[in-house]
Amino acid sequence: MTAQPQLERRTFADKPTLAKELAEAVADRIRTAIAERGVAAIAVSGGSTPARFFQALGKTKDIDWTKVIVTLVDERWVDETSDRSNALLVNEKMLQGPAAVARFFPLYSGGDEPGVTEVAKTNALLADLPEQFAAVVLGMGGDGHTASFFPGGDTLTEALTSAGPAIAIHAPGAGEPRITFTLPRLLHTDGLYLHIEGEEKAVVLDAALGDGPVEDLPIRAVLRSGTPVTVYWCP
Ligand SMILES: O=C1O[C@H](COP(=O)(O)O)[C@@H](O)[C@H](O)[C@H]1O
Repeated sequence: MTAQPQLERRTFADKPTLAKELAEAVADRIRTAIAERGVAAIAVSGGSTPARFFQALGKTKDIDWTKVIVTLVDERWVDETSDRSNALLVNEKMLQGPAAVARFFPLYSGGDEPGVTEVAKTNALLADLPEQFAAVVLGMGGDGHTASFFPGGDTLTEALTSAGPAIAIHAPGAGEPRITFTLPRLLHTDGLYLHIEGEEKAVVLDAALGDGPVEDLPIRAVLRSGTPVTVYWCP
């Protein structure tokens, strides 16, 4: 059954303000999870949008970063020397200063292809994550993909429905082979955020809120999941 979107849209004047506010919201989730469960795991997106948010969050001092685990919602199957690596972005922009002592769980586990052995290796590491994320911060591409749930993805249905935690996916618009957390695994979170910037992405989000198949705009799977999502947007 398709659930009604439970969306809160927060609009900010500019990118620095959005980054600061989103960092404060995620920092609150981290502090609460540590207080309640002794540990906080967050999953964040890569791509071109989150750098400012990462810098703002990583500078936050009133968090016990030794109790924080950071992972990615998805990864391009490249090692950390590649400027396409989402892990590189997190390490360079977030895991500096106060946040340098946080633990990082990478999704890339070596080689050119996320085959059965490689994905099993990643999933063995991810088994050590707490069951519940404190926060999951999604992004969205202009084609309506989120995490690595791409239109035309060869394992898209499984990615949107299986327990995971992570699976390989290949898609025409993805560039490299990918690995992604599955949607059911990402929805085990205290807070779910969608961080998008620019008019073009606002138009895609509005289209995704309309009728149509999930396969055309996979972000619809998130919007129709029944899980509350807070959208952080600025022009
Ligand atoms: O490839 C990816 O793209 C999306 C969107 O990235 P952006 O550059 O348009 O901000 C991102 O959310 C995802 O994590 C990443 O792997």
